[in-house]
Amino acid sequence: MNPLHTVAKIRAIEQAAAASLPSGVLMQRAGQAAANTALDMLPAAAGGARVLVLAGPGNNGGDALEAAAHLALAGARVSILHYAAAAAGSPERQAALQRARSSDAQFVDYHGELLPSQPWSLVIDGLFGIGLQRPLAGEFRQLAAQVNTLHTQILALDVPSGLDADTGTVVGPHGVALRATRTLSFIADKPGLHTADGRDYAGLVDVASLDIDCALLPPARLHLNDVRYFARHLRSRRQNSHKGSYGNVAVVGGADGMAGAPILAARMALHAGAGRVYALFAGTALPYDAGQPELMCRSAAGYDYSSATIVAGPGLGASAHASSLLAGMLATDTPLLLDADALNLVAGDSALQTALRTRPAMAVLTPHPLEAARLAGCSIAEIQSDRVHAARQLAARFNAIVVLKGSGSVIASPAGEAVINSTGNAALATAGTGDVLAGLCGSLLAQGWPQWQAALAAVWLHGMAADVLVAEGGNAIGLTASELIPAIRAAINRMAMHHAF
Ligand SMILES: NC(=O)C1=CN([C@@H]2O[C@H](COP(=O)(O)OP(=O)(O)OC[C@H]3O[C@@H](n4cnc5c(N)ncnc54)[C@H](OP(=O)(O)O)[C@@H]3O)[C@@H](O)[C@H]2O)[C@H](O)CC1
Ligand SMILES: [K+]
Repeated sequence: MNPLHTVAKIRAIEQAAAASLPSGVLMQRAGQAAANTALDMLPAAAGGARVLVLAGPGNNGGDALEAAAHLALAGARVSILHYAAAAAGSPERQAALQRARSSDAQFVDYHGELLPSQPWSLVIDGLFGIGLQRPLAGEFRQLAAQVNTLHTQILALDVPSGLDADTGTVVGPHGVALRATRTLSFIADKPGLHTADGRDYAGLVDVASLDIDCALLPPARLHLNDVRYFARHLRSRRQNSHKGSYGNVAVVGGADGMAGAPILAARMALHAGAGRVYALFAGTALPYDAGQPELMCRSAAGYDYSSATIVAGPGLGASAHASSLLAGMLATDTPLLLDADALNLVAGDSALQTALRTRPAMAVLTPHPLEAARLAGCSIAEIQSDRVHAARQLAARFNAIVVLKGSGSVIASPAGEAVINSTGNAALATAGTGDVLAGLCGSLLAQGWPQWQAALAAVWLHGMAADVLVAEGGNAIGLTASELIPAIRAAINRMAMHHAF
């Protein structure tokens, strides 16, 4: 459905496709697709629209040259900043250059005043694509930084120049990348456009297949998250049912001074449809939750952990008592999600790691990058340098489903399947949203969802609710985790309306 392919895979596909086509056809198709997208971005009448085309030394630049010729033909006023290819460049690029030279497009030279001097309607970034080998430097760096200051639309061809197409990191150190409004990626979508810095630099991503035969596309082990991967697990409610039909969730956390975290997770579990929800406290248990009296507040000690789906970690703390509680939970075979302090306890205790790895019922882990770094025994920078790889490594190491949170959360299975989430926004960067995600996923597990689909759905719904709240309420700043809870319930019911049976 939404495959994501690495640069290596794209190269192989491109090579196989080019072998069965006349020289240059793929680049001409890419140029045409780019011109069509550019025209979508321009005011209705392209005539008079000022378009600046940045054509780099490789075939990404070739795509840009092809697009420039088409846009000039469509009546746009096209200026081309051309960076000549080393030697003569590929034959297809030479032909593209010839077509651009024969068009009404004007070739211009770069100077500091070029960009601010014109009211550009659109800048097309054809500097570098999947061939970027090192950080942008010299004039390329200066140009990228200057383009980023323009208040105009930027269409990146294939990949925003300066961004690593596999990992979504800006190629550095201290690298610069073009911040695109839209990216038109060729042949297939790429993971780096959707995780790490990718979402900030790629903008809205479209894919032009270049009419390559699907048979040439290998099966993908990496996908972009989609409702279709999990919606079939949503069940409409039978009248003849009772709260026991929808499972029990036990949220275990709440060391003294951290009672809010389990309450957020427990409230979310209830609003996501679990039949009964317990908030279990490692510290002094609240007598009840005045804001949600439906929750049953208890001490975590002495609870029968085999009787509920466990969400362990929110505010659990790092005490020996917490560690002993966790060991008891790991010893059960009930559905289990580990978040926050539960992950930190595992990271620091080899016995807990063994118990997790050998547990018959696969757990779900929901680390943010720092918790992932602790579990992996590496730095945050290493985790973030290749998030898909990091998530897969942790999933294999702990034989668990791993949700590596962040921009473009990555969900990975021990077998190496991975999904990058496609919803959510920076409003989620606030206290308690991780507790809400943990409670949401735990609630789906309690209602019988398999671990993989529960993780995909929870991450997708969590992000979708934030997208709706920001789109409708505009509060990208100051959104609170508590506001997410009813919005996620609404997203679940919208999804159920369309997909449940
Ligand atoms: N081949 C086809 O039919 C199609 C290709 N597509 C487009 O092609 C690019 C990939 O093209 P490629 O030439 O492999 O790579 P790039 O255009 O991205 O650029 C690589 C060239 O730039 C040099 N380079 C790399 N990094 C830097 C840098 N930081 N600063 C300066 N120069 C850099 C590199 O040469 P070096 O030897 O210096 O490394 C290359 O010359 C792909 O992204 C598509 O846009 C389409 O898919 C259509 C069909
Ligand atoms: K580009």
